[in-house]
Amino acid sequence: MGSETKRTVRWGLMATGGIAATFARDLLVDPKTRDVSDVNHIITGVASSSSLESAQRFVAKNMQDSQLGVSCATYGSYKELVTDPNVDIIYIATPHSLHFENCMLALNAKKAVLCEKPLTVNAKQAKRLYEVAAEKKVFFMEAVWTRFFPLSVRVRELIQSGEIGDVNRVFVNNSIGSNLESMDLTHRYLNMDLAGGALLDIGVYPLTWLFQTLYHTQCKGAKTPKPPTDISTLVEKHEITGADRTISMMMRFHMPNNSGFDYAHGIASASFDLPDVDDAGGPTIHIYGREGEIQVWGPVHRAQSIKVIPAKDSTKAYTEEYPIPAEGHGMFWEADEAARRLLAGDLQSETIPWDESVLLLATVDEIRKQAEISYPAKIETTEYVG
Ligand SMILES: NC(=O)C1=CN([C@@H]2O[C@H](COP(=O)(O)OP(=O)(O)OC[C@H]3O[C@@H](n4cnc5c(N)ncnc54)[C@H](OP(=O)(O)O)[C@@H]3O)[C@@H](O)[C@H]2O)C=CC1
Ligand SMILES: O=C1OC[C@@H](O)[C@H](O)[C@H]1O
Repeated sequence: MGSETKRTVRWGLMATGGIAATFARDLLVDPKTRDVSDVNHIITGVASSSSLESAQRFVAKNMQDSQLGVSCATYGSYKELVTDPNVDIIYIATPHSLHFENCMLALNAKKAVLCEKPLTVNAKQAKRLYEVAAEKKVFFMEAVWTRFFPLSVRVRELIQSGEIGDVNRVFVNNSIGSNLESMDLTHRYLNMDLAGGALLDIGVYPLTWLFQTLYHTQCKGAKTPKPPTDISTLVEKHEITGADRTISMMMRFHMPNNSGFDYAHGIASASFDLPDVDDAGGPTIHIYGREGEIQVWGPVHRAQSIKVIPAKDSTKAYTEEYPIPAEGHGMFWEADEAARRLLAGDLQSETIPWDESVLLLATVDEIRKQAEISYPAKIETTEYVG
């Protein structure tokens, strides 16, 4: 990276809620603190659907000190943001139910997009968005930040280099210890009009881990992998709203590039209720190969250490730490990737290609069918009226 010229990407933020604030603060962390010298980020637009004042408050609270004299436009509507010529890429941070229409708004205005997870409520919507991005020739990426952590990159490398041999089973536990009983029923975790529930909110992380260890790594091999099969699901739902609160999923992945058994079992669970597990609590992900195990420690969306245990000699186990620098949250790595791809003129990122996002959502569709999780027709639609 050292010899490339640093180039600046101008971001527009759509929405002013919790994750938009975290993302804004990460964007403005000096890239040098994570050894990045080829890209830089500034925020040139912030839009709130509630009011112009809300966008102004957001800028005052989250950005003022770190913008180094760069001015940021504020808008009281998303429509104004997508036509701002000083914005190169839009980060969409609205509830999941709105991702489809918000992405359509931006893509139709020929703006590049980084959209929060889950990309959409169902696979059909994701597919439609990618068609539009291709038609308009604009960069588009699902903001699955976990995939861009150096820790995730390292785990994928270890699998592909054969460090633990053929992988045949992966367990993932994502639990965030929320007190649902104290929550308002309109909260996005519980509200079916906002596509609430554990599967779409935190279940996509365990699925991301299954896909990045058992599918993505196989895509780099000589033979092409097939989608997971034999999916089965268990679910517990909120007594009043029907949002899923704990969901467990099991599926078979086909491992065409394994040298021995050409299957792997992916077993994943997500729970709003069960307690969060930090590093002291033990591994949250176990990746089992014929010659060893990789354990990932800490919350699965932002884990910071791994332990590799050779099967033949566990005294040779080693750990690696991947702390998040500069007191950041860890969202800057996905922003760096989006910026690089945008500047390179690419339409998608190889780390989370469009077809893999769609496949993951098709898996979610099947899990939802089995768990009988349904949302209002108006948020499942692929119709966009503009
Ligand atoms: N990557 C990660 O770690 C995380 C990702 N997320 C994802 O980000 C998205 C947003 O989550 P989060 O920031 O926690 O949510 P918040 O409720 O905190 O913020 C959502 C924002 O969306 C805007 N909005 C527009 N229409 C609506 C509506 N009808 N109801 C509620 N909000 C609306 C509002 O901003 P305004 O009024 O300014 O338009 C609101 O502040 C979700 O899809 C979630 O999955 C969430 C947390 C962590
Ligand atoms: O993406 C997420 O990760 C952390 C959770 O607390 C949050 O609700 C979710 O949206």
